[in-house]
Amino acid sequence: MAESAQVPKLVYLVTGGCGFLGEHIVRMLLEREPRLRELRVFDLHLSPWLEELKTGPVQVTAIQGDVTQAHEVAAAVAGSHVVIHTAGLVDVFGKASPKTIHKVNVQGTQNVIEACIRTGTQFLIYTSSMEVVGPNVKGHPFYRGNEDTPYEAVHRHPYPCSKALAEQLVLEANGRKVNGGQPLVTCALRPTGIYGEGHQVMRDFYNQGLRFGGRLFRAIPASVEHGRVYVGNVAWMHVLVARELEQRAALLGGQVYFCYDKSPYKSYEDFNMEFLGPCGLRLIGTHPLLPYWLLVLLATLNALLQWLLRPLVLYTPLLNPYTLAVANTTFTVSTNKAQRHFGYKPLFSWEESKARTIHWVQALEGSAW
Ligand SMILES: NC(=O)C1=CN([C@@H]2O[C@H](COP(=O)(O)OP(=O)(O)OC[C@H]3O[C@@H](n4cnc5c(N)ncnc54)[C@H](O)[C@@H]3O)[C@@H](O)[C@H]2O)C=CC1
Ligand SMILES: C[C@@H](CO)CCC[C@@H](C)[C@H]1CC[C@H]2[C@@H]3[C@H](O)CC4=CC(=O)CC[C@]4(C)[C@H]3CC[C@]12C
Repeated sequence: MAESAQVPKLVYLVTGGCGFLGEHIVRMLLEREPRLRELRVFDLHLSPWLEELKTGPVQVTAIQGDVTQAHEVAAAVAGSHVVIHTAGLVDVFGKASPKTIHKVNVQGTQNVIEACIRTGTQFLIYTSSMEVVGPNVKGHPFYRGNEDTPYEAVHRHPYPCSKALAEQLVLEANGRKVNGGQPLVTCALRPTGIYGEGHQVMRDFYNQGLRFGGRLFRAIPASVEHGRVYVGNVAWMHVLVARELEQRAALLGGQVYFCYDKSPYKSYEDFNMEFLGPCGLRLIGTHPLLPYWLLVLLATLNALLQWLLRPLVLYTPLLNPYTLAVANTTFTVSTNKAQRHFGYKPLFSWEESKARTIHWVQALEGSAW
């Protein structure tokens, strides 16, 4: 993508562009990528807000499609300069079968890679996840680690397994010749727990608190730190690395980068209270109100109930054996690799990220405030 400030001429494709992160990437590209001529938004479920984006100078093309269908992916990719692949099944609650998670997250990613190769698209950014690293099945903590920190990344759950396989496919594809003879340049971004406007899990916590009279009950020790990153900063990192990928292909190609900002290290519940507290909710207990063995029992009962009820209704509570294990294992990153490699600095401070998220929660229906 030779630099050309004169005429916007680049075509970007964002898969999963109507999702929580995808929407922020789409809006960030329209605001901060001056070289854009066309922005293609590919998603299984197109959102109504896309229509409002079609009135600007950049051509916004909404494409309803399925990443598991290779021909649909190829048609969307053809003619694009950059693909940001963020579509995926983000499911740790048992909503989809392991087979479906694999089909979307792994086969879908393979389809995106092959489409780039066949149609001659040279630049591919993959939204990976911290879960590619951990927490692992042994519950080993990952404390302020970076991209080079040794860690036994062993998984059993379908979601982290699928993300790890997909990331591997993307990184291994770096350097393959695309149609036209140029090399494919790929990289993977690994967000820690993303928060911000549109985060469904935050909405679920909020609604759970409303159901209990404005109270949430501590289940995780405050000492367990969980890395979190604001969605706007994750979107910004995607935009920035996409811009730098051509100029710095030798350095960035085949690399992974944790997504990070200045969000504080806290337990998952305490961090959520940074936003839910100002909206009228209270976290009851300075220590977990129930012993861990009882939480494990309740999580297991939830899993059993989910299995029993599946023929009748999809029962997907926040608490299950996997979410309990992840929430109870410290996983935080401390790195500046993205800054060193492509000049990334968070676009939003912690204060701004917090204010924007609080504002969004307050606007949710039935605010406790
Ligand atoms: N939410 C989080 O905390 C984190 C998310 N990620 C990754 O970020 C990416 C986006 O995640 P979120 O925005 O949270 O999820 P999301 O569920 O809000 O967005 C995913 C989007 O992909 C679309 N999609 C799903 N299956 C598809 C298919 N077969 N074909 C086309 N589109 C399909 C969905 O319709 C949705 O719009 C995912 O790859 C996820 O693994 C990584 C780290 C943390
Ligand atoms: C004991 C429960 C009741 O309080 C707490 C339940 C919290 C969980 C729902 C979350 C704790 C950690 C979250 C995950 C983490 O942020 C890493 C993730 C990365 C991704 O790529 C997707 C989302 C997630 C798996 C995220 C999901 C929700 C938690 C398990």
